[in-house]
Amino acid sequence: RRWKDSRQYPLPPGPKKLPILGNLFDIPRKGFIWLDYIEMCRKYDSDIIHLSALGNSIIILDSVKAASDLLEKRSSLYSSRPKSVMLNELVGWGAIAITRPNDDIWKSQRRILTNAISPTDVKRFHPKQIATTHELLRALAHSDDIIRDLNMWTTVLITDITYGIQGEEAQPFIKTAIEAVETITIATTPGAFAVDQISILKYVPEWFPGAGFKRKAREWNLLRTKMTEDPFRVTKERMAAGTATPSLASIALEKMDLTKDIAQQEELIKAASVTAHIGGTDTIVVTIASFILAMLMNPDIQTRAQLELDRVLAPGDLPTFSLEPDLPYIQQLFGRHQPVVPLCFPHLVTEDDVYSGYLIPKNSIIMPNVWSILHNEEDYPDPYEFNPSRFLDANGRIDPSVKDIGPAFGFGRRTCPGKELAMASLWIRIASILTCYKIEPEIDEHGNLAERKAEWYPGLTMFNHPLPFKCRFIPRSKDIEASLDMKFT
Ligand code: HEM
Repeated sequence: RRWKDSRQYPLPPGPKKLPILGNLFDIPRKGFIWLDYIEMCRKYDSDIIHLSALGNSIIILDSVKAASDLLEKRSSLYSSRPKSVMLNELVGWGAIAITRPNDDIWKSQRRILTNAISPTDVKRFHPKQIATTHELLRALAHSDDIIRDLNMWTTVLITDITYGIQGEEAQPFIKTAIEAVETITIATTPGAFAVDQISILKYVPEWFPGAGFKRKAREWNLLRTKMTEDPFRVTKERMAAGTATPSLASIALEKMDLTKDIAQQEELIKAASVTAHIGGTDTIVVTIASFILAMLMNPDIQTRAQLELDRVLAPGDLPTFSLEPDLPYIQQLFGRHQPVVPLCFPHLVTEDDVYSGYLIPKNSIIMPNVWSILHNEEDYPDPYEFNPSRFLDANGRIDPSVKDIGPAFGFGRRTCPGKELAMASLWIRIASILTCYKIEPEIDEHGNLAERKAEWYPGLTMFNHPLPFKCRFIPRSKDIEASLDMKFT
């Protein structure tokens, strides 16, 4: 009856559909798709629109109200994930929390993650965050490839937090993780693999002309196995030898219920660990890269942030977490202006539902437009201006009436379980970079400051990331050399 009742309602507005193909030709196929979806919602004057393509039903949510009404208030219906044949089945990532439907395996993995990196427990990782931040500061002093250095020192951090593996021993795992995460980024690019639209193609043999995706999937599957198995095995060996340092995996292994199936619990912990490893690297790298670009483009904001730091830090001191409450401006320098995942990760609705007088068909892919939400004129006047002060009141304290960057971390039961860890890692890195360095443009061949410019990857992607860029990290004081135990020149 529920099905019959809900089917009386119309679908949300959207472009006219062709027979069978639906809106295949209306779905944006070039970069910055989140902007195209904003335009589409404006055109149909609705914060909820519907598209279909080859039998898939897609819903775009363009306001925080719609996203929160559905993904949070009705989260029991809206917390599953669509299947990707390439990523989940052929490459084999279908057993990890981030891709998993809302089943018991997903619930168990989320429990493991939230137990090990809960907002209170996350403090235990502060020393690791500080140590890798200082390594990053040393690398930036002479960096000829900023994104590579950010990637390296973020993967080092996440490998240490997830498995407790550090230093030289971590290097092979870091290499594998960087390569594997890159393949995931490619596999999640919308429309990158026809097999995701026409699933029968998965049966095509590898030697068949045009079946290059099958060879790719086989190689990527090997990387997946290496990334999942190798560091987890080392953590277990270290625990057995009594030499493990606390990590997400070791904490979860220690908390296992010995009266229940151990092998099954270990599989879940292994999957939860590798999910954290995947979820926590590119997102942090891209957020810091965006922040560095924002500082390059906005020297006045950079100076204001550095004045705030200079007020609370003695010369030569580097930031520590205890100073966070005294540095409210620094807390506002990332997250809203250029969100990393502007269309979130797609959710899936598991039952027919009715919202605002529209039918939301069962198995629709739900994409909340986080970009649109974080650039909403009412919540953030002049939304395209990078203006961290908008989050502060007249006394320079955080203004609770301004909506924070929560939507950048997703919605409802699927909200990012690494949010606290991410916020702490980002804060310490951003505060430390600004304490040590003035971020300035390169010097061009005529000895002048090069033009300040910020360019973003223009191709089709789910991840909003800057193109590789160059800038100078100019040490702000000689005292910092001693603190970092290095020479800047
Ligand atoms: C700047 C940093 C980060 C951003 C912007 C970010 C953003 C997100 C977003 C938007 C989602 C999807 C939420 C949804 O579907 O509603 C997500 C999921 C997830 N994130 Fe993060 N994340 C960040 C860092 C991290 C870190 C450090 C970790 C782990 C330690 C992590 C682990 C995960 C996991 C496991 C999921 C999947 C949750 C699920 O499907 O149930 N993330 N993240």
